[in-house]
Amino acid sequence: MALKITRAKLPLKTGGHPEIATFYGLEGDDGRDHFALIFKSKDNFTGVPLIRIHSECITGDALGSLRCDCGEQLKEALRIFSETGGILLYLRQEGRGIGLRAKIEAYLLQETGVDTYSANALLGHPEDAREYNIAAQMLRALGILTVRLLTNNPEKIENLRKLGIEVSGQVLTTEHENPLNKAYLDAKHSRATAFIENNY
Ligand SMILES: Nc1nc2c(ncn2[C@@H]2O[C@H](COP(=O)(O)OP(=O)(O)OP(=O)(O)O)[C@@H](O)[C@H]2O)c(=O)[nH]1
Ligand SMILES: [Zn+2]
Repeated sequence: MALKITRAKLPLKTGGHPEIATFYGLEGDDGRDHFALIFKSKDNFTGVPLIRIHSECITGDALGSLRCDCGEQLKEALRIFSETGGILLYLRQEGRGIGLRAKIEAYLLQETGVDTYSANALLGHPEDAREYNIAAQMLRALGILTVRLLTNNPEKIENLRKLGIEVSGQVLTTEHENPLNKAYLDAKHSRATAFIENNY
């Protein structure tokens, strides 16, 4: 199927007048509606655009859950992009790719003191089942081959590079810590550090 992008204006209450873009005909299309939010930059994307690849967290993004930092990171990205331009790729891989039901099962396990990655593993899921091939295709479809990435997660950078997208810079997101997400953030932090030690 030929690749088709549909773009329409999506003015936001939080500011900015991005376009939302949906994609048809991506290779390995899993039927989920991944989308991009494109905020115009002053240089019209002649420089290297700032990108955030955000994986779905309906509990954090839509409900404001305090168990994680996803909703706050999403808000932060939208604020930065509305001020300076940039592109959000919103990937429908809930719960690091295991889906909502499994994520809630993992939450239940975490209430017994198991960390977020071990909980996935105990349930027979990969610790992180996310995949960035669709994101790389979305970027290419938008004509973007080099990015600066808004993330604290070195695995996202590594994955994109393997998929042929050049990452020329990393912009860190704020650590949005609260008493209820501290253990989750600590586990992510240890994993990121171990990943850097093993791969860089
Ligand atoms: N399985 C599982 N998934 C979780 C849990 N808490 C959050 N998530 C998922 O983790 C993902 C977080 O995605 P991102 O914010 O894009 O990525 P990140 O790895 O935190 O990296 P950053 O770019 O630094 O934010 C979302 O898909 C959430 O649904 C959890 O306890 N268990
Ligand atoms: Zn979350």
